[in-house]
Amino acid sequence: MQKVGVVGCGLMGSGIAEVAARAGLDVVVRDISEEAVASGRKRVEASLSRAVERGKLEPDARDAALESMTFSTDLDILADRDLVIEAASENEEIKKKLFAELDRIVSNGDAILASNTSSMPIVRFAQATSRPEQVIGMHFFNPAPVQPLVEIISSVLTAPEVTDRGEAFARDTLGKTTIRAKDRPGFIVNALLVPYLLSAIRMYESGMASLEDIDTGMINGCAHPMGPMRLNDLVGLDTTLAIARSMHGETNDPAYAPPVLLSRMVDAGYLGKKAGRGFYDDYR
Ligand SMILES: CCCCCCCC(=O)CC(=O)SCCNC(=O)CCNC(=O)[C@H](O)C(C)(C)COP(=O)(O)OP(=O)(O)OC[C@H]1O[C@@H](n2cnc3c(N)ncnc32)[C@H](O)[C@@H]1OP(=O)(O)O
Ligand SMILES: NC(=O)C1=CN([C@@H]2O[C@H](COP(=O)(O)OP(=O)(O)OC[C@H]3O[C@@H](n4cnc5c(N)ncnc54)[C@H](O)[C@@H]3O)[C@@H](O)[C@H]2O)C=CC1
Repeated sequence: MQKVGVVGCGLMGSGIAEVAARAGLDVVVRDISEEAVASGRKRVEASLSRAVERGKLEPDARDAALESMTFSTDLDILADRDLVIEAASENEEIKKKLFAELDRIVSNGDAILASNTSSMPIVRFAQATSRPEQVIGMHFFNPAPVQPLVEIISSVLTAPEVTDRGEAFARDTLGKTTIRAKDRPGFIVNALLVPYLLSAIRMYESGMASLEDIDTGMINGCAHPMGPMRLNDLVGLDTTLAIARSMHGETNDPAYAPPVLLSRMVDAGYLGKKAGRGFYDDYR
């Protein structure tokens, strides 16, 4: 699979596109507005330049990666792809519509259509297409150029050979560590991580501890690279809320219920690091 498409170039789509370009692949990226496309491209350029500054990447390799990427608002640009990874906003209706459109547009019958969803049922995206056996979850972690893991999720409709090809691609072509997960809310990692991140918000909301003390506690007590409140900001609070709503909606498990404070933060436009302000206000 040499021709890769990425749908959405927010935090995750831009990171996934960067990973694919650095692996020497031909990458096209589609988002819905010129503004989103421009900021996705800027994010990739900044990340590649930082890698050059840190001596992790040769300037020639940065230039080659940038040259192998095309950014566009045109969905038809994905027509000739061997693999499309959907990384649009965590919204089931948007994703289902995209899968129906990708099914219509992508001409290669062997192409894999993958979703980077954090929490939503892969089978629903598969059912939006006429080729449900070609649809898998390919779940990267934030920041995608840094985190080694990709969860490979097959739905009850996925052909085993497609799961194998998707896993081989993530492992051998992209150099990621892969694990296989069932098509269940949150797969493996988020089924464990989401209750923890939401508990931290509840702890802060209840006044039991300050933001800083919650984060300092988990960094220094458990050797986490960052505390849960910073991590919520890194993920994006709109995405965090959408994940919680999706997982709680499907399971009714109170561990996944979104705290009221989280909804209020999103209503206020405090979406985390990407918006310049979330639980913390020191991002600008
Ligand atoms: C309740 C619902 C919510 C559920 C949410 C689920 C969302 C999902 O579906 C799944 C997820 O992704 S969960 C999030 C997983 N990510 C984490 O846990 C991040 C934890 N933090 C870290 O790894 C480091 O603090 C981190 C890498 C971020 C920063 O590390 P440092 O503090 O050491 O900072 P640096 O020294 O600047 O960076 C270390 C190396 O990483 C590179 N880097 C940092 N940010 C980057 C970025 N955004 N893009 C590309 N590269 C980046 C940095 O260049 C440096 O590289 P090296 O010089 O090669 O080491
Ligand atoms: N933020 C995180 O830490 C992680 C997020 N994810 C998942 O990745 C996906 C994307 O999340 P983020 O990049 O964080 O969100 P984001 O909010 O940074 O970016 C989403 C992008 O999707 C675009 N978009 C919306 N509708 C579209 C459409 N019809 N066609 C093309 N682009 C469209 C938006 O314009 C935006 O640029 C979500 O499914 C999320 O759950 C997965 C792993 C980690």
